Amino acid sequence: MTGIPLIGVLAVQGDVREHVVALATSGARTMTVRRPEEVAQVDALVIPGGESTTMDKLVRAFDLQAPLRERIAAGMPVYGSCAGMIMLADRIADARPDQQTLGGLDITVRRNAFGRQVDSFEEDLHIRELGGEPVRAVFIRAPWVEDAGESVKVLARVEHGPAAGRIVAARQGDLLVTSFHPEVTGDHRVHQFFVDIVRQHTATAHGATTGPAAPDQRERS
Ligand SMILES: NC(=O)CC[C@H](N)C(=O)O
Repeated sequence: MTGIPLIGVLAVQGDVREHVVALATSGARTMTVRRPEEVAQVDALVIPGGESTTMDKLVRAFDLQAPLRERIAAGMPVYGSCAGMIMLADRIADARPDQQTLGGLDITVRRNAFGRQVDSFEEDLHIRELGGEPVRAVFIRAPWVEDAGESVKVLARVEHGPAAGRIVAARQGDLLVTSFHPEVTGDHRVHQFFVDIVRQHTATAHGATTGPAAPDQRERS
């Protein structure tokens, strides 16, 4: 009815290609976004993992900050993974001096929160919205959500170890964030979940607000 959504992947820095593949196998069209005029062309955006301080500098150097902030404020769906989560946070607990974010999500994130000695680790997370099977979450110098406002829905918390209880996936409206990297595991349920958010957003924006949301047509495995 509303066609196949076109989802951009912010491509100034980070693991862009893996997200393009994950989105393409989840029923979206994709394009990379690195120019201001490309921001206007997409229905939604993914901000990949990478290094948030570098990403912030490049976003500003490429004149992307203002157009991205405008579209986020106007309700564009965005999914941010790891550094992308930091970019979508309204507040950073331990920002580098002069580090800025795009903002939009009423959360405070802590960068490299799990400590230097645990640079990366993996854990199975149970995320109700993604069905019964746990999600293998890969954390790479990951942030966590230190605190979240009332309109933020927590989707996942660390389940084991010293960081148990820390928030690592959340949603506010059509903004979705994960501390971990679902694009590297071959399990694309997080991307499918985001594509569904984008589909519903687009359907609503086109005036299909009466009646229940269109049922998901795709087969899931
Ligand atoms: N894998 C990642 O995206 C790491 C994030 C990085 N530690 C940062 O602060 O931006």
